[in-house]
Amino acid sequence: MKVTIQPGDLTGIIQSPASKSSMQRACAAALVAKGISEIINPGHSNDDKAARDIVSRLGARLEDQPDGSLQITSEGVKPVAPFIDCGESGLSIRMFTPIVALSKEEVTIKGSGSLVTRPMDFFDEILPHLGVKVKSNQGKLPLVIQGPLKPADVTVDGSLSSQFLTGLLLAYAAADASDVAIKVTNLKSRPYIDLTLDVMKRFGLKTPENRNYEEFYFKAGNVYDETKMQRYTVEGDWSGGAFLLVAGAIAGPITVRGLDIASTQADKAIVQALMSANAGIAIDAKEIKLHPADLNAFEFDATDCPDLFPPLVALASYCKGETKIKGVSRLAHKESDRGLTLQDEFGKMGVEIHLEGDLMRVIGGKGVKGAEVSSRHDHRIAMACAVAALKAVGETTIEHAEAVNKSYPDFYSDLKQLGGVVSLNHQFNFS
Ligand SMILES: O=C(O)C1=C[C@@H](OP(=O)(O)O)[C@@H](O)[C@H](O)C1
Ligand SMILES: C=C(OP(=O)(O)O)C(=O)O
Repeated sequence: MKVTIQPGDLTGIIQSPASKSSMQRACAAALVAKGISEIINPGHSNDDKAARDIVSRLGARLEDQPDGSLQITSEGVKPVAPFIDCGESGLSIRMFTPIVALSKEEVTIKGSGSLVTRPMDFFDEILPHLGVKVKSNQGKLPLVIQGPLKPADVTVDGSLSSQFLTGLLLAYAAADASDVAIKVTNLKSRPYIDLTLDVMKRFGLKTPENRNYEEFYFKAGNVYDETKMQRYTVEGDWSGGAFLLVAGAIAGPITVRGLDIASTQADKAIVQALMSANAGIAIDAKEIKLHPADLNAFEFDATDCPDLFPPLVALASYCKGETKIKGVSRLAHKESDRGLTLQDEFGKMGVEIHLEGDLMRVIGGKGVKGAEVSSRHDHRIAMACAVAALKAVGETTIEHAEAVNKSYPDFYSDLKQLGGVVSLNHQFNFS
């Protein structure tokens, strides 16, 4: 699918999408917490659909309710299929693999698209220490897992991704781990672990003592109440919302609703970046208002919120001067090698980006030109290009624009609702 965006102004009020990080964790927590869980504001992105499908293959019953909420009934991890399919979701595969391993059944773990080439060596290295048999395709998919996982003291390297630790924390909680510790070295994307612990708490799961993110200690006792019905509201998405906020700062005025400033989500840090860029932003408990202002270059460390790079680059393109963003090394194993993808695709739009080790320099404020770009099948690249296109000179066409379905299926219709001139050109295959 191609999408064409004409430059223009945005105006109006928009509700942020549901966070896939929150929704996927809720599905996992509902599965392992047992009993009945009610998920309010469930997400419908492809990654959310993958998580829903996984928990049903692991034995949970999912029922969409007339009021739009989702009811999940679970008796624990009881696989009813020989495989789970994680689609393109890094979080799903890394979070659900240790959870699948709670069962003694052999389960194959599949995925598609970019997920097939993303590194999963962690499982070969760690799971055998926990009594789990693992077969992988040299650290890549598919994986074949056979548990049951027995919690034990382990040390994990948190530098590649926090998602493996998220999976272990949930699996240890479900296995009622006692007097064992998960030690972590060099943890990156730390706020995502806060989100995991927050969801675990809200579902009444056993939570470990967090010893400065270097050790998560599960004490004996402190077991959850299976008979309690859990109600969890999926949070508004700061990751997808960041694109809306930047769009408002460039082409507003707009108002974004549904983003909680008290959230543990990593990407609420977009607010600091917008403030450093001198964006027109006003925040209260209910909404965030954005309006165009004279934007200046800024410095920002995105090491722990790597998903902010694409919206930050769209913002920096309109900021006068040289913006410096740290944390490029975190981008190599996302849906694309995002540092390079941003450099190439924004290069087509006339924005100069330099990559120097862990640092990205964006030369902004020199004008953005409409161009033919490609998402490279990466949702955040599609959204970044679309936002940058709003004030470009000339129209922009985004190839493989459907990539947004991974996290934010309503992205283009939301832009349209705000008055964006967006047209969708489906490519039909007549063969
Ligand atoms: O736990 C999560 O929900 C996520 C963690 C982050 O990954 P890393 O921990 O690999 O940085 C982030 O990039 C990803 O989009 C979602
Ligand atoms: C990298 C991302 O997600 P995941 O790792 O869950 O596939 C993302 O949403 O940008």
